[in-house]
Amino acid sequence: MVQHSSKFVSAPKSTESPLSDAIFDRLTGWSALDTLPSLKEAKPATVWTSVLCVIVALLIAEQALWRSRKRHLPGKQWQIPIIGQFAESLNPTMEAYKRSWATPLAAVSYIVIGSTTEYARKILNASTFTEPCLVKSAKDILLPENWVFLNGKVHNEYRKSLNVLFTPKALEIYLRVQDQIYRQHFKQWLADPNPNPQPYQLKFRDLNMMTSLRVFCGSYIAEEAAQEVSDKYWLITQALELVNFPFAFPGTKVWHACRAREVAVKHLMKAAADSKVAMRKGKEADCLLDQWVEQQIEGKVRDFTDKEMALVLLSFIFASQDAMSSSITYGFQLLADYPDVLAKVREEQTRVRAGDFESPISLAMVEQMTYTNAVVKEILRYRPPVIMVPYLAKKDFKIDDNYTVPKGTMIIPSFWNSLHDPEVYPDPDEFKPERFMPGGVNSNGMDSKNWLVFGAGAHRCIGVSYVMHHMCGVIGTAAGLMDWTHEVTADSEEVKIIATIFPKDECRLKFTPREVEH
Ligand code: HEM
Repeated sequence: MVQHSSKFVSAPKSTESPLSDAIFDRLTGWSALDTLPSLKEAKPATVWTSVLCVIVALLIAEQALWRSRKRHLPGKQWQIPIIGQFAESLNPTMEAYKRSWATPLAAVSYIVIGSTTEYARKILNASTFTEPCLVKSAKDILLPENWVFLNGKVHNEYRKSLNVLFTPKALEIYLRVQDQIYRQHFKQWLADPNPNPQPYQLKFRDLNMMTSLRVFCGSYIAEEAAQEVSDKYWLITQALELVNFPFAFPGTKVWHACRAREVAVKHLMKAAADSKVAMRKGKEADCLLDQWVEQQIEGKVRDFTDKEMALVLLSFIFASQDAMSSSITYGFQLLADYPDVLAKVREEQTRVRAGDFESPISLAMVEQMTYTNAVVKEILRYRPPVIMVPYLAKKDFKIDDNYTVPKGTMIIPSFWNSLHDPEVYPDPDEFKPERFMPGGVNSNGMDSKNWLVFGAGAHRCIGVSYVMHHMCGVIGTAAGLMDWTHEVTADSEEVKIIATIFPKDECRLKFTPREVEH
């Protein structure tokens, strides 16, 4: 969600929290001035002096309020006024984040950050006290009625009815679609006449976007419409950045994103309506919409309107796009940098597919790809796409004996330390897929407490199996069909944070057809 962003829920809900609302009202001074009718008759100079005094008083009150909330937690005593909550996010760096993860519980820019597995799990699992929170613009863009804004019992109920979209039968259908799409993209990469490595991050984004659209909508969405949704979706990603003007005034990023959403929802609703017609005529399900309609026709889930279905698809794209792009980018980079790992992936792929890389893969094959699965897990551990997910304390939340997170405070579980804990993952900064192989240190799910790549609790990622299949399929098939070289630059190991994480140089690769030895 994270995105995204930082995932799916990618950012502080600054102006929505009671704390921020109160501060915002008071800092803008409207409510304060309304309560001072005598100011209306005063001379301009007196008015300005009074206004200034009110502002200074409110700024001091803001700092004092924060210090009383922060109590003994490590972190700066003074914050940048008003925009403090966003200040650290203007130019986020891994170094700054790592500093904030150095203590188990810290206070940074009006936000409380929990950096150990214990605190992260507590935050994610305390659904009575905490809930995911989004940037203010998210409701404008994804629409307030979107299920991603649900919490508690009603969220659980809604989510249960979506589980039918990720059954083994459904995942098998998706795998066939995924296979077709990534092969088309491989052909385009191989056809690039430029002999030099090029940045591939955005090309990986295209691959993921097209795969999602075809898996979700099959052929109900025309080629041009799919391209339009993919292009426009970029406007949505930009408007959900951490720091953005939050109101949808014409010309702003949020306004453009709302227009983009209108286009996307129009196409997605039409796809849902077309699927209903086709499935009622007895068509065989070949995409997620069909699978969903089939379950509705059979009475296994309630009927969903075209708009509800479109908004669920929108939420899936929103929740997955950046994270999938991050993991595929690091997947290709790491396999190029670790040729011994790539060689083992190839060996396994050749065995599982009996040397036939032209035929599509099946679920049974993916299940036999023990080493490729271990590689995918290690990619996700070593470079977790979602490093943290913002939550909000909806009540006073006693996180341990010494600290209660006050109601209205943003509280962020961060995952990096859990996934790089040397006690659980020896040599955590080394890329070692073998740790997840049978007999390896992390086989048998011994690390399951620390495995927070997909979050935990009621909002844990719904797309986990789909992600694992997609990554095994893309990486495994690419390994069989192509060679690729990685131009290592000074920035390849530097991490750029655009909600999720990417190599700073955008992963410069050159693909060539694989010379297979017979
Ligand atoms: C590498 C890829 C992905 C990663 C790392 C990832 C990670 C996450 C994380 C960390 C969360 C928040 C969990 C929490 O709050 O405990 C989340 C939520 C979610 N993800 Fe994913 N995700 C990925 C791909 C996907 C895909 C492909 C889909 C859809 C098909 C998806 C759909 C969702 C949804 C709908 C939620 C919100 C669930 C809820 O609120 O009940 N994600 N994901």
